[in-house]
Amino acid sequence: MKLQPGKVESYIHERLENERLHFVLLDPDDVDPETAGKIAEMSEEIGVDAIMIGGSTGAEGDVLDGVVKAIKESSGLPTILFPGSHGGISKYADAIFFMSLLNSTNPFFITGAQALGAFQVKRYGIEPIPMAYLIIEPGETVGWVGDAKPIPRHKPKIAAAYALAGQYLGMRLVYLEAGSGASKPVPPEMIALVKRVIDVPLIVGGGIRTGEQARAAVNAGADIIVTGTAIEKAGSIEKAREKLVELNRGIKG
Ligand SMILES: CC(C)=CCC/C(C)=C/CC/C(C)=C/CC/C(C)=C/COP(=O)(O)OP(=O)(O)O
Ligand SMILES: O=P(O)(O)OC[C@@H](O)CO
Ligand SMILES: [Mg+2]
Repeated sequence: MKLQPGKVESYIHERLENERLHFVLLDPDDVDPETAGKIAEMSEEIGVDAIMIGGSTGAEGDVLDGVVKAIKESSGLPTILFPGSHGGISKYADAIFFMSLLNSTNPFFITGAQALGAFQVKRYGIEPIPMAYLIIEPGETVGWVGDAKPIPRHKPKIAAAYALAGQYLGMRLVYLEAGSGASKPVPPEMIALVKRVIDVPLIVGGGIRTGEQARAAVNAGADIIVTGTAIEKAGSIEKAREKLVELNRGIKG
């Protein structure tokens, strides 16, 4: 048996040797294929490192496939699925965050959806990247949908304990998630403690709307920043471009 990191995971590690990374999340529920294609094209020009595709409420089937295909046609960036369940799998994507919501109270989100999706990932040859997914307060839609017991914002030690457990279970990425559109992003103190404890790359997302907030997360120790709502809801393609530039500068300096 050969268990080696695949192409996308290796790409992430290579890039991380030089800088912190910026991943843009597109939710097929909120963006049509044409807009997704345009955002992906701009993202590549501006220096974003990958596009994530997913949503917690129904990014599946033809709608999901259409958005992934449009992104592949308009940019060379890696496409990584960010599934809300086994329904969030598209054969057109390069990789999938094969994630377990470790602080869910519902086994479906810890191992159930993963079992239901595993054969599909194998059949399509999508690269699975094992990831510990942790919901931090407020948690928003994903916290509610994922039956999470959100980690209190002022309890960084709980987040660090879950993150280390995830690493010891073999997960090769840890994602701290405040929830899409969160009023406040994950606190820097929590990012800093988690980063100190784990050895695998740390992803942070949810509620990061400004270059300054992105910089604060990076300064605290985040390796990869995910932004979605700020770009999706910018109002126009031109404004989305400005936002992307601002966020990317915050992350890359
Ligand atoms: C690995 C496989 C096959 C499944 C994993 C399934 C798990 C663990 C899901 C975690 C819970 C969940 C609902 C995650 C959704 C992650 C996500 C795409 C969040 C961003 O979506 P939002 O933008 O918040 O979605 P809405 O816009 O629908 O609120
Ligand atoms: O939409 P935003 O708030 O940028 O959040 C991104 C991501 O962490 C959500 O899963
Ligand atoms: Mg969304």
